[in-house]
Amino acid sequence: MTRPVLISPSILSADFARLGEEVRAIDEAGCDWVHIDVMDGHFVPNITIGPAVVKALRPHTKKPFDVHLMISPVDLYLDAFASAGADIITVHPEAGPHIHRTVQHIRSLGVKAGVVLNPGTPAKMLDYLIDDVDLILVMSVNPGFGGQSFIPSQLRKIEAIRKMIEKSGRDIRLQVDGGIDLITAPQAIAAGADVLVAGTATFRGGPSAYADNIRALRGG
Ligand SMILES: O=C(CO)[C@@H](O)[C@H](O)COP(=O)(O)O
Ligand SMILES: [Fe+2]
Repeated sequence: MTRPVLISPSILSADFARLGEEVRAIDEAGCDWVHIDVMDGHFVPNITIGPAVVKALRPHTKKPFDVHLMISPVDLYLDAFASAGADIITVHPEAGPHIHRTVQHIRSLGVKAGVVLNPGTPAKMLDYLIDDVDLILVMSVNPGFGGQSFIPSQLRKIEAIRKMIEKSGRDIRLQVDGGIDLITAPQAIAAGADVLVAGTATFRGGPSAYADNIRALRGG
């Protein structure tokens, strides 16, 4: 199934002193979703933002909030992020004891559920989850920071997961996150990704460049 590729800028690369304006700017520049990286300094070696900030950003756009949780234990915070306005909540299986229960919990909140595979995690992990998720995220860097280099081996994983999605017959988005730029975006799309997360490549050049950056990531 070929679908338009969606662009989900990671606001980790935005100006944190002007986050509301930055979210409005990427909305006006034509982004599809807004990717919000939540980090706790424990699951990953960086600390970013929590539900209060997600709630404060909610009035700035109607575009879906794609919330990538890099926190452990994750289950305690699902309700707070759903109430704050998340449309999609994506979780790492390593961040809690029962990933299937976590995914069920997210969906019970009326929010779409995503599962993330770290670079070292094999696609096979999805065998007993694929029927219960709305999105699969392939990390093409190790989680924790923006501005890292794309790990090429993840293209094979994207190809394998694309086949699994097609076999499942389900409507599942395949997202890639980390080191996406004008070289790696077409590679990820060719491998089967249909949602690109891009922080550095969206926000470089400041607000006047966002529309061109997003257009270029889509392939012009
Ligand atoms: O989840 C993460 C990092 O853990 C990402 O969403 C990054 O924030 C993407 O940044 P770039 O690699 O596009 O700069
Ligand atoms: Fe992310």
